[in-house]
Amino acid sequence: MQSFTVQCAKTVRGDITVPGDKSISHRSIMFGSLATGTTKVTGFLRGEDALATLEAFRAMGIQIDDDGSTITIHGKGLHGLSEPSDVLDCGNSGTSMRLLTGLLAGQGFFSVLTGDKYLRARPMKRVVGPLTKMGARILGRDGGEKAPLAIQGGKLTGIEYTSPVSSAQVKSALMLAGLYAEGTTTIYEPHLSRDHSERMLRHFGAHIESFEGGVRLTGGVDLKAADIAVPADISSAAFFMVAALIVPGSELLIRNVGVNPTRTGILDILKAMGADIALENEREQSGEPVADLRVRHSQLKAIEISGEVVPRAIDEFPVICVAAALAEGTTRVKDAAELRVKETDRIAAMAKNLAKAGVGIVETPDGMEITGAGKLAGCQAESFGDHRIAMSMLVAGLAAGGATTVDDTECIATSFPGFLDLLTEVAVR
Ligand SMILES: O=C(O)C1=C[C@@H](OP(=O)(O)O)[C@@H](O)[C@H](O)C1
Ligand SMILES: C=C(OP(=O)(O)O)C(=O)O
Repeated sequence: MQSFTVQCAKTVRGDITVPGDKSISHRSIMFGSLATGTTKVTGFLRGEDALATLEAFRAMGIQIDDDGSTITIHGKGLHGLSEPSDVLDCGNSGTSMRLLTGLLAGQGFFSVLTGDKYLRARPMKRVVGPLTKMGARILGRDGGEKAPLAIQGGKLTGIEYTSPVSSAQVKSALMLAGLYAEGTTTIYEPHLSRDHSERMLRHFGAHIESFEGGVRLTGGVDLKAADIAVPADISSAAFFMVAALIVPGSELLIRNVGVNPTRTGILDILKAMGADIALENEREQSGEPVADLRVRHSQLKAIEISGEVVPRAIDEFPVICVAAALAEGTTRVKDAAELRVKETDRIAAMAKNLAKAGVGIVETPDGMEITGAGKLAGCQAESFGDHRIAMSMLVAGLAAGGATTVDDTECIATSFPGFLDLLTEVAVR
């Protein structure tokens, strides 16, 4: 098992670019494969999660070339996939498994999805349930709650579905099934989750109706290939934003970051905490808003975080915990029970790790209360096999007294290859 140790940084400085957006990278492969014609993707994230999706489509007969800079997908249209001869391995990726479940439910063939031990423990009924209502035939462990999932594709009918959780994976799985369903598919969610599927489907020429509280699409629409420039992932940029905010004298420019409003909860939260973050050079790229982010060290203060901002920052909570640990006062997080069913229970994992760094965290069923400690102690932290926990604790280590070691850091390759080198590069000692 690989571990990594960081020392306190004097300051954090640099002009950096982080890897491509994970959500958009997954979708570029999926929708590019289902479109008619050739889709060229630049800025694709070569992290394990997005590569698991890429390999799954290759296994279903799609030719996908990678020359090291551009990914070229030779799309075969909505009905061009063929039966995979083996189990499709989604690795650690919930997005691959849940979106593929929706897509595979509408195919004329049989398939099986599996993943690593973390993914096989995550809830799948949230997609299996509504897909079954559309006519899908899916079997899984624990009554269809856990992978492996066996999917006998077939005829689907559009439904109206109100999701109890704000989840882009649920919404996108049903939209992918909806492409194959007879009639229209309508999905309502409590708060708007990330809308990359909607934007990319429109980019490929499909008609999707987005309205207050939901989205609707009609089955059978053909998708036309269109090139995609993937912006840098704001969820990856978040680690460097917090690093610059918590280390005195820091200034970082993070270039070409996706700032889709359904993803910018992290900016709203950090700014409410008093962060100095400026958006520069705002522009649009393949239907997605993009900007450069300039971040300067700031004295942060505690806030309350709940409601609609939670799904817009869902993957950033581990690193938000680190910001809160160095803020003045007690930060309260509510409405975030989803954090308990990610790669690990992210509330319990951060509470355990930050306690070792001398920070008081009280867990609640749907969130936590974090009381700023003024300074952090170096510690021996655990990743729990979760990339975002590992990266968050390494960022915390830049502002801690003494060394911080994080064990089991291989998982970082899931979403952020090159993270350790970039962190070492920006930390001035
Ligand atoms: O659709 C997506 O690309 C994602 C949606 C979110 O999951 P949920 O839909 O479970 O909230 C997020 O946590 C995940 O990292 C990526
Ligand atoms: C939750 C995450 O991803 P997924 O659900 O795709 O595994 C994540 O990247 O933080």
